[in-house]
Amino acid sequence: MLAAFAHVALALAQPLPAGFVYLRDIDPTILQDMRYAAANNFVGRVLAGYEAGECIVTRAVGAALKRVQQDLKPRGLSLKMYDCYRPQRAVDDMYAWAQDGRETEAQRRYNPKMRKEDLFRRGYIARHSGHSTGKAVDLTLVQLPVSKVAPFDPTAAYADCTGPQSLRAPDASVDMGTGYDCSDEKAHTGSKAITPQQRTWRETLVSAMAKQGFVNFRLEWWHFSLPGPGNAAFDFPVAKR
Ligand SMILES: C[C@@H](N)C(=O)N[C@H](C)C(=O)O
Ligand SMILES: [Zn+2]
Repeated sequence: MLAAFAHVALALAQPLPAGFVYLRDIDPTILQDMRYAAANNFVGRVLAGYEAGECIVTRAVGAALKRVQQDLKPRGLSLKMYDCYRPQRAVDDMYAWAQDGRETEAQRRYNPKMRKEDLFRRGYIARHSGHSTGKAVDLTLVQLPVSKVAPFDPTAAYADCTGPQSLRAPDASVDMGTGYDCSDEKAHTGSKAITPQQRTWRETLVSAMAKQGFVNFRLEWWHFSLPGPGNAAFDFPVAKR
């Protein structure tokens, strides 16, 4: 009987395409807070193709992230992933959302000074995203041990993503000067509108990532990609590991 169930479970678990790995299998100490697999994101719901909150990356990206984590650990820091491989259908979902003409207060927390229909044109979201190749990641730093924070409350009136960290949606990460996915000049990695401590955190992240070959995207302090072969976009779902 048990053997029969195991057989069914195995039949349901789809293997990843060649070259892709679950980050948890490469380094289970890297924290994961996969925002597009839940409601705590700029769309306010799970995005198409995210069936599980799992970080999937190319094998090369996974190995490089593991080296970054090993470098950070003696400094009492950990990486925390927000997004990894992103199915093309999720990009299409973001695009449809940006064009739907509706904008709620909660969504404006992520783009307080611009309209969502402008986010693709301004470069904050890509129609052909490096995430869909498995070579781009969104991430931040967390001080260890991880501090306890209240769970995300979709009905709460949090400050917008450029506000003080204590008033923004809870995150348990270091204060980078804005929240994740903040479409605003303050989130540009080189922004002058942040404190010296926030600047130090951004520099710590960028230099730890750069040591392993990652390149930061200048409009978003959290977005990095690893240059290398293989630029095809994939559309397999992010499924349970
Ligand atoms: C949407 C944001 N998290 C992001 O990843 N932006 C870049 C530009 C992308 O969509 O590839
Ligand atoms: Zn990104």
